[in-house]
Amino acid sequence: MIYTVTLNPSIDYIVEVDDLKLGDLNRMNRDLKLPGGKGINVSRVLNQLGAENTALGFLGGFTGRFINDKLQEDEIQTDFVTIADDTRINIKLKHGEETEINGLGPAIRPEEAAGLLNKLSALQKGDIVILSGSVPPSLGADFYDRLINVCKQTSAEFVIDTTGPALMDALVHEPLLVKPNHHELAELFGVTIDTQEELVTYGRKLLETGAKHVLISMAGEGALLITKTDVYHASVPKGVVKNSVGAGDSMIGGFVGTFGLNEDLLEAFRMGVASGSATAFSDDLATRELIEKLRIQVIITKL
Ligand SMILES: Nc1ncnc2c1ncn2[C@@H]1O[C@H](COP(=O)(O)OP(=O)(O)OP(=O)(O)O)[C@@H](O)[C@H]1O
Ligand SMILES: O=P(O)(O)OC[C@@]1(O)O[C@H](CO)[C@@H](O)[C@@H]1O
Repeated sequence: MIYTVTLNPSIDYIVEVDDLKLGDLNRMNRDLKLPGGKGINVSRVLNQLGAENTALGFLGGFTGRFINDKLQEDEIQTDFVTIADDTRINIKLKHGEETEINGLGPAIRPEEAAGLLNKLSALQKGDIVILSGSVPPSLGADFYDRLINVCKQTSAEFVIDTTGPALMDALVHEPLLVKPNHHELAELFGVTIDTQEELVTYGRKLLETGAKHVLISMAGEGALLITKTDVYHASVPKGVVKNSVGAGDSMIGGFVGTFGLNEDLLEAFRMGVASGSATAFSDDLATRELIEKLRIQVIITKL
């Protein structure tokens, strides 16, 4: 079974204005409320692909109920810990460019945190746990460490999609997959990366530290898959970009959902890229129909 963990879910409130005037009254052309948070996005894409999964994490208040209802409507399995505080609302402002304002996240009480750890203690060998997104400050910076320890104790595989020290600390525990984008990879090592060779060099360092597979996404510029033995490049399909929010999560969903079937790495890479692009070309997240259509446009080359 695949599990996603979203410690800090959100309602993504997508607001479109023609011309943003700061310090003035702006009126929306269009708005949309979506269940959000990185792990929840991964679950929604896994669901499109027919990959059985359960979404875990913390949900609370009217915002939490909205998210839960939306996931139920899509028949996504959930097992969230209910918290007393309200789940956050993240603003995604489209005004020619995309400006995001993400909330810090609710207060999580110690007994609520313990509730999630307890749910994860039922994991089994063969399970894959996808840990994605920010950690609400009240949980403490080491909360991913605690979740990873439970994965190790239960012999479940884990994927981690976060940045900075939390990602670096996770590597020694041998995640099945990490997926920094090219900017995050450079930041992680405090360097500037200008060439594909440099991307591969730094991507390999993540493998040497413990990651089993490394995906490096470069938005519209393609993606790299680095394994212990090989490096592959994928082209990305061409299309009109409508929304980049959740493209990275969709890529993880496409990759893990496919890899979980028969461990076919290159097919997982292809589906990961197609899923990321299908989201980039949609108002909401990728649909199975568009993923399948884009899949055949992805060209993978061994470097
Ligand atoms: N402009 C684009 N054209 C085509 N595909 C895209 C584009 N932007 C993103 N994608 C697809 O989505 C994948 C992930 O994109 P990106 O590198 O932006 O990840 P990310 O930075 O983690 O995304 P996010 O915006 O969700 O944080 C890419 O590998 C690609 O398949
Ligand atoms: O604040 P975090 O947890 O880093 O990111 C949260 C978030 O921006 O990530 C998703 C897109 O990847 C959105 O659904 C959500 O609003």
